[in-house]
Formats: sequence, structure tokens, C-alpha cells
Amino acid sequence: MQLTDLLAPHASRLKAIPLAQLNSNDPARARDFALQANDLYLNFARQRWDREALEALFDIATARDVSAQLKDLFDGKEVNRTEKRAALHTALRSNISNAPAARESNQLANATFERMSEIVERLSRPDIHDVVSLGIGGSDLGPRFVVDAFGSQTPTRVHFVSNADAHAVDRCLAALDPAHTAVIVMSKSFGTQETLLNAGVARAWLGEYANDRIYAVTSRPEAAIEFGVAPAHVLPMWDWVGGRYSLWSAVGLPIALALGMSGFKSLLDGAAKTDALVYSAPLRENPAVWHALSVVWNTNALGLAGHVVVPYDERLRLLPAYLQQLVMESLGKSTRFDGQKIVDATSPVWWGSAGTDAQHSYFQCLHQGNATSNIELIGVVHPDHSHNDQHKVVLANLFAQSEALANGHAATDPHLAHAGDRPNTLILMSRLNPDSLGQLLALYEHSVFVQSVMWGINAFDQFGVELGKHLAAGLLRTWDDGAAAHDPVTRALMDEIGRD
Ligand SMILES: O=P(O)(O)OC[C@H]1O[C@H](O)[C@H](O)[C@@H](O)[C@@H]1O
Repeated sequence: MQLTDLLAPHASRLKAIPLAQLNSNDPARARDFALQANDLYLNFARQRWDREALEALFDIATARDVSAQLKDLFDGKEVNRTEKRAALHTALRSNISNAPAARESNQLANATFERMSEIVERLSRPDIHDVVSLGIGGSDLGPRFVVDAFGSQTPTRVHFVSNADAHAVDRCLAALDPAHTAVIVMSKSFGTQETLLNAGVARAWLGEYANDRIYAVTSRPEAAIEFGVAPAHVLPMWDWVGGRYSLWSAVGLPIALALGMSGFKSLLDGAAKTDALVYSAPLRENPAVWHALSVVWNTNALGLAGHVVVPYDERLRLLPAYLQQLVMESLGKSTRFDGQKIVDATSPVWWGSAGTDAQHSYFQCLHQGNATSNIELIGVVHPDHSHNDQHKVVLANLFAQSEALANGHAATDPHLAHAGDRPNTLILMSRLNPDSLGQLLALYEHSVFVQSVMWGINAFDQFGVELGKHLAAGLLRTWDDGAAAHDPVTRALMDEIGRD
């Protein structure tokens, strides 16, 4: 049976009760619908659900075998069924599972960690001032986000270039000196167009320094060596780590360079704390399951097609971009494992940006537009600056927005009325540091996996990104004859650029 049908009786009951009333009728929700997950606090009381609806959701999660599937994930079973592989990103930071595949992967990860340490040390020499990381998607978004969050804690300045548009690489290199710069080419496949193009530009720019200064992280070392990377400069990736789950692997090298190995290790340790909790907690106490069920509820019971993430901390400004790939490349699918079409709606569109800036932009629409989105508000209790009064303003805004979205405001003038009933989740962390960030990111990863189980999706393939790449390659092959083989609109576009 479809989720929409299973949840429909609860949805119609709850759509008739204002969210403010749900909380005033049952004030204990404020505590009972909250969980502590190590240093993270999650509150789901402003979700438009009640105890009965939650029971139904947990029953569905039980029927869909969420606990067993989570165990399979950690044990290294072939959860990536279309590509017949494990997805063992948890083994990059935890050794919870005793399954041989998980153990073996954990050992490889530990050995790679040692090699990363050596490379970090080698690149910390005084004549290297800057390191440029070239990668895209999963080989860029995670490290870029974490390095942006904490800045460089070491003398090494780390830069990122991802886009095929060469303005990006030019702009980055123009500010650097080849005599004092190293380059890391990050590509699991070592076949990604954007990355290889930018790597070619960087290699030429490095000139005489190229041999000594190019490093690579890839699952195809032979391709990296052929490109000109010294074998000792190549760190491994494995097919059991998906790109968007790879910041815990050697793809985290830019993080290790910016934060030091100890900072990178703290990130891994934080993720391991969430792993341990998610692995052992019963469904009803499992933060990843609660989080996943809130997304499923909003999508399949309330019909919301958007999920907005607003971190009230400038350091987390790139979190929404990171989550967009993690979530939507994992769950933006409409075919089940068994090849059947999924009739239920699947992943909402995830988007967002840092608060308080977001309040002066699209919050108007969240408050008074037709409700289309679930909203996730994230706060950090203790800042790492000394402007405590200013920090209070940030937290007051976060709390106020959550209340306004949920409870609304009655007014006789309809232009001034706020309907409320905008569901939102609150996540607080005591402090933002690599450990707590690791905890948060692992929580999102596990929530994505639980959502995938609820929808019957393989969270670890991404065939949807191939068609566009394939068409672009075909266009390039026939570029000079006006892309004759393509459709009338593409031919009109080719004519248009040909006229310039
Ligand atoms: O690491 P790479 O092989 O260069 O892949 C980089 C990215 O590109 C692909 O097209 C996928 O959509 C992403 O999942 C991947 O992270």
C-alpha cells in the first residue's frame, strides 16, 4: 500500500487542527517530541502530526524493516542494489559492525588516514602557502563546506574550484603563485569532464613545479598516474564509498590541510557518535528515524514539495548546498529497487540559506505564500565570538520565526494575517566544532537512508545525471557542423551562437 493512502486518515484529521492548537492541547509534546542525540537537540513538536500519526509512521517503518536495513548498511551488505555494491561510508569513521566487509573497509580507511597524515605533513612545508582542490559534486561540496565553516586553522590556505566555466579556475589561480601552490585533483572516477579540464589548466599553470605539486584522490590511480601525478601522491577511493558520502575518506584531504589531522579526526569522531546512536537506538528513540519520518510525513501526508534548511549560523551557510546533493542525488528518484514505478511523491526539493539573511528574502513567501514547504531551523547555542548580545538576537530570531511559522497571527486585514501551520523542525547544537558538525552530517546521511527505505529507493546510484553528460559529449563531437544530429531547438541555438 502507498504511503499516501496509509497516512491519509491521519492527514485529514490533522489538517483540521491548527498546529498551535496541537501544542496547546498537548503541551507535553514540546518535550516528548524532542530528542537529544549526543550534542544535537532535535525538536519535532512543531510538525503537523500527533502521537497517533507518529505511531502509524513508526509502524510503517517497522513493517518496512528500517532497523534491519540500517544493520545491512553498517554491515556492508549490497544496499546499492542496482550497482551491486555496499555503501560503507560508516566504516570510514566507525568500527561498530563486526561484519567482515565492514572490518576490512575500516582497516583500509585507517591505513589511508595514515597516508593522509604523511601528505598533510609534506604539504605543510614553509614554501607551500596555498592548496587548490579541484573536484565537483561529492568531490567538492563536503570539503568546501567544512573548510568554509571553520576557515583555515593552519598556515595553509585552501581553495576550491569546481565549475567547468574557466572563469572559476582563472580567478582562483590569478591570486596565487605557482612557486608556492600545490593542487589536489579529486575525482573518484578520474573521468569527470569539469575536474579534468581544470586539472589541465592547473598543470599548465604550475609549469616546472607540476611533478612535485600535483596530488590526486581517486579510485582509478592508473588514470591519475597517466595524467602526470606521481604514484606516491595518489590517495585511494573505493567503489563502496559514494561521492556524496565521501568527505570522510581521503576526499577530506582539504579539510585535513585546513584544520589539521586532529580537526579532521574530530569530524570523523563526531560522525562515529551519531553512527553508534543510530545503529543501536530503537526506532522510536532513533533521531535519524524521527527526522526521516518528518520528511516522509510532510511529503506523503501533507503533500509538501519543499524542504527549506535555514542554519542560523554564518559558518553553516554552505550546508544547504551540501545537503542538496546528499539528499536529492540520493532520493530524487521515482523507480523502486525492483524496477516498479513509485506512485508516492519522493524527495522534496531541498533548498535554503543562512539565517538571519533568509528572513529578509524569501521568508515573506514562507509566511504568507501558499504553504509548500517544511522548514528546518538550525541554531548554535554558544557562539565562538564574544558578541553575546548579538548572538542573543540571532537565537531570538530563530525561536521567533519558528513560532510565527507554526502559530501564525490573526488579523482583520487579510494582508496582515499570517495563517501559520507552517511545519518546522528545530535543531540546536551546543557549539559548532568539527565534532558536532560530524554528528550533524552523519545524522542527515542516516535520515536519507531511512527515507530511502520508506520509499523503496536505492539511495546510492545516480543514473539521472548521465543523460545530460552524454548529450553534451555528442554535441561536442558534432559542434563544428552545427550539431546536425540534434533536435530543432538545439540547432536553432547553434545557429544563434554561430552568428556572433
Ligand atoms: O568524483 P567524480 O568521479 O569526479 O564525480 C564527481 C560527481 O560527479 C558525478 O556526475 C555525480 O553526479 C556525483 O555523484 C559525483 O560526486
